[in-house]
Amino acid sequence: MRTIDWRHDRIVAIDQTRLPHELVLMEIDTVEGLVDAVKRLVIRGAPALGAAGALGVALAARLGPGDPAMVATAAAAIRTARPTAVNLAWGVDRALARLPEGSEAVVAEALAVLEEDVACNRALSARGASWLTERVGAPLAVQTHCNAGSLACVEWGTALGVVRALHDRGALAHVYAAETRPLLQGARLTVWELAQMGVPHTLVVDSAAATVLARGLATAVVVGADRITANGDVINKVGTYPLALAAAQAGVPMVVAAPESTIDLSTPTGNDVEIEVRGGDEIVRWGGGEVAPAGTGTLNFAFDVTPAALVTAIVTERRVIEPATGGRPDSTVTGQ
Ligand SMILES: CSC[C@H]1O[C@H](OP(=O)(O)O)[C@H](O)[C@@H]1O
Repeated sequence: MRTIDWRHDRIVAIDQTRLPHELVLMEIDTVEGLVDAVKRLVIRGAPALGAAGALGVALAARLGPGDPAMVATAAAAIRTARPTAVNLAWGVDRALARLPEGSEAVVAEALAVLEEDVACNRALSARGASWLTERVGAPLAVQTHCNAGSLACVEWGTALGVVRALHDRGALAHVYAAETRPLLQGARLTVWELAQMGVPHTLVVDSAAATVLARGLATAVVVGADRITANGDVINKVGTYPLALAAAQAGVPMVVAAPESTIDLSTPTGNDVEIEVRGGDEIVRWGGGEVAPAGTGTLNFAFDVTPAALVTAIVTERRVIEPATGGRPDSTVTGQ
């Protein structure tokens, strides 16, 4: 089953807010419904957002054939539903570019985005598994953060795609999954996917991941990305930056698995990226109750910036870039 797909002129997506206890498919047949699904993280994860962006424009083009102004307005609303993951705007722009050819061309481009995502993820997963096996040695124990699995993509996954490839090769011993406060994508989604894959795994609180690395329980960190800037800075779920610091201190490679569509060469550094700040309720409320006194002030960064110097390798479907040793996405230099 794909995380997001196109069926009978509407978008069909797994409602990730219902996992791990309920597997529910949501049918989306309006632009407003898609924007809401992106904002509420029904659909989430950079590659999945890229697919959502492209399919959203296809939906608008089908709803308003011959009304480019309406489609452009819809595209703008989708594009800005979440600011940090570059793939959302990238997917919108991919589909919108075909509008002058008519709605069928827009739908065809959106469907191409979906198929490319699957192919890219399989390719980068194999590349990442080979790089890790050569550099670290098998069997590996991997520390993950958030969810960069098939649920964050159309299918297969990026960071968990690498985990899947290692597992299929018999080169994976264990995965330590950080729960990823406040929305618990690790505890709810990554653990669910690892169980589906039959991968041995252990759930840890975010603040324990550094100890997992310091004690040598994990031999590599593998995460996804929401945006990679021209200099190799990596924007990913909040908590990735401290994990990279802990990995550097422990001498453990910090590996980022992402498709080339997540690399944004138009943005020079991570300081130039808008970091989504979400509502405080996600922090102070959980399980239907308040975990902090009423009126507590919050600062809910959804992402953080990991400087290129802390990134051992960025693995895409085309290449491995090693920013920590001088590799840059915007040059042919890939590192040592
Ligand atoms: C494969 S990209 C997954 C990426 O997206 C997540 O953010 P969110 O759950 O808020 O969409 C997180 O940063 C993951 O690493």
